[in-house]
Amino acid sequence: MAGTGKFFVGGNWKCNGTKDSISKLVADLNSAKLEPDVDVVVAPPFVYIDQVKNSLTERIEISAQNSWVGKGGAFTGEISAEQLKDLGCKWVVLGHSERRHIIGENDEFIGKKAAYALSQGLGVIACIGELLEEREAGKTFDVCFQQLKAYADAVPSWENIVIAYEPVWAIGTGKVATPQQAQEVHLAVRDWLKKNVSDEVASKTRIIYGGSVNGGNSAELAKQEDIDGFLVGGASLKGPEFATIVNSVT
Ligand SMILES: O=C(COP(=O)(O)O)NO
Repeated sequence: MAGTGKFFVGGNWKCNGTKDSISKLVADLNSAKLEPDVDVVVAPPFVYIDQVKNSLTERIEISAQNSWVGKGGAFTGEISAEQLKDLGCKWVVLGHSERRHIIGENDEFIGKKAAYALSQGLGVIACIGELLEEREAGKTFDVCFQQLKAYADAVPSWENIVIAYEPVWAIGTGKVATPQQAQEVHLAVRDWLKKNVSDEVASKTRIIYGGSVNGGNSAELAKQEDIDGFLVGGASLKGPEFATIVNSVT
């Protein structure tokens, strides 16, 4: 299980790729030189996890982009944490804004998903983040803390959790948060963990940023004290640029 590195960079491929394009992306990742102190994870679409698992360097771990809220069974179309473990996944992305605001998952459901995934031995990349209108209304911290509380109310431990702060207004828009904007929320999240969980969890939990990260802006963001890495969307589909981002965090 990744979790030893000081830094963490995930590539969220979302609903993108074909067998051929993913084969090329994996070849690029296999040839990349990656900083040793960065835990690197990629999240293919479910249907390509086996292909990626069987071709990707073991230096990079595999995440799912979602998992069912409980044990598998009569839940048409769902994929269980057990099945993801069976495929060799080490992580699962949960609470992504696209699943909150497009699919309609609520905080409580996401918290339960996180608890179940952890119980099956998966690490959780726990996403939080505010909408533009929530930021403009001065509710960024309220929204992020409410989402954090839903995880905290459900999970037995924070040991295998990475928190991803992804302001919704920065995802896929090219409008990356400024280093100051991101640092302000990351510090608030760390303070929330200190007040509501423990000093140890606050200091050990990696808090990563996502939202229009690319090879040109990652180094500046990574200089911030409480930015411990990234969850990269679009730029993770380009192997060399993803490697640049990984190597920019140390
Ligand atoms: O959703 C994201 C970020 O996507 P982009 O990098 O394309 O903004 N990460 O999970």
